[in-house]
Amino acid sequence: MAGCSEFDLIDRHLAGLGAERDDVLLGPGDDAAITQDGGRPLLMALDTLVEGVHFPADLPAYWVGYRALAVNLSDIAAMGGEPCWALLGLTLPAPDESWVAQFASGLGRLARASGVAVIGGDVTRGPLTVSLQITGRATGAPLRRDGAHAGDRVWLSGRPGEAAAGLAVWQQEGAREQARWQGLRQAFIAPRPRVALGQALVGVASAAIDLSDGLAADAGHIAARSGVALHLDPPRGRPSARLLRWAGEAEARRLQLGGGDDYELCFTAPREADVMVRAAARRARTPVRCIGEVHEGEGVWWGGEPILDRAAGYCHFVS
Ligand SMILES: Nc1ncnc2c1ncn2[C@@H]1O[C@H](COP(=O)(O)OP(=O)(O)O)[C@@H](O)[C@H]1O
Ligand SMILES: Cc1ncc(C[n+]2csc(CCOP(=O)(O)OP(=O)(O)O)c2C)c(N)n1
Ligand SMILES: [Mg+2]
Repeated sequence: MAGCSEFDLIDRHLAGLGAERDDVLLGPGDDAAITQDGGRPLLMALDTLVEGVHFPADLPAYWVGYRALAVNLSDIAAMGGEPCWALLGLTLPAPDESWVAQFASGLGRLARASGVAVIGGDVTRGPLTVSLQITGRATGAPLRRDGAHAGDRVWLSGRPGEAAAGLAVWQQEGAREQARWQGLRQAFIAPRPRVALGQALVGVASAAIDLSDGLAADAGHIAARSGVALHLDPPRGRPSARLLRWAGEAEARRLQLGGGDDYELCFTAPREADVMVRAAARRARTPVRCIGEVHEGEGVWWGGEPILDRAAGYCHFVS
């Protein structure tokens, strides 16, 4: 099975391990699992950051800490939840106290701002790796990947593609260019998880996902889980002006569809909910735009053409 993706490994060997419990409302396959023990359902997710894989080795510790929480908040956002508690697993090559202090400062600041208590974890020696488990509360019926219907519209927050460009700026450009493309760089370093938008969309959106691997691949998860096709419209999904300036038309499209690291929300909602979607976005002070429609069928379509190349999205074990 050399060359299989992380999704193959999960589907074939890891999903559904252990006891069957009737307090598990949703297991593997969505942005977070849903469990219930009286009260409101709980949302649980875990994401790991590995140095050199998820962030460049020269990223300041402050931003490593910030990102470790931000990417997990994004999963709770995609379910429309309220983030509450986190457990932190930290693997360090050496006990570098000033690095850990900076890391803690970045993580702690975002945790306070988002109302999350870090209630435990684990510290070990090894290659620099940060694993964070987050638990949130549902604020209503959680947004899931499997609720899109033919006839719904497809919506997108923010400016996907900018973060992948920002990583390239960080890695390739000299000091002058770094300053010139500061906005793109910031999109990678400090993603803004869309927690307020997710919550505002509860009861409005029919399905949602956060974008970590790239718009094409992640929209593909909504399509697959909902049993529908997502038809995206290139003019409405136009990349931002600064991304177009930095990358040019073709590369901007590639970054937008397959760059990853965006931590924006892609969601669907019935046509009749247009006004409510716009009101939710205003309440959450988050820019959103309609970029397409849900049809019967399968897969993600771009300007009438199917996006067949799943490798367009980030995949850990496919180069
Ligand atoms: N080791 C594992 N065991 C069980 N389920 C897993 C494992 N790793 C990932 N999953 C599940 O597979 C789904 C896809 O994972 P992933 O692509 O990491 O999602 P996300 O982009 O939301 O972080 C998620 O529902 C996740 O919980
Ligand atoms: C140094 C470096 N190289 C490449 C990338 C690009 N990258 C790495 S992982 C990833 C996808 C998101 O990570 P994953 O572990 O798949 O997150 P999940 O989908 O589980 O939320 C991307 C776009 C990066 N962030 N940093
Ligand atoms: Mg994950």
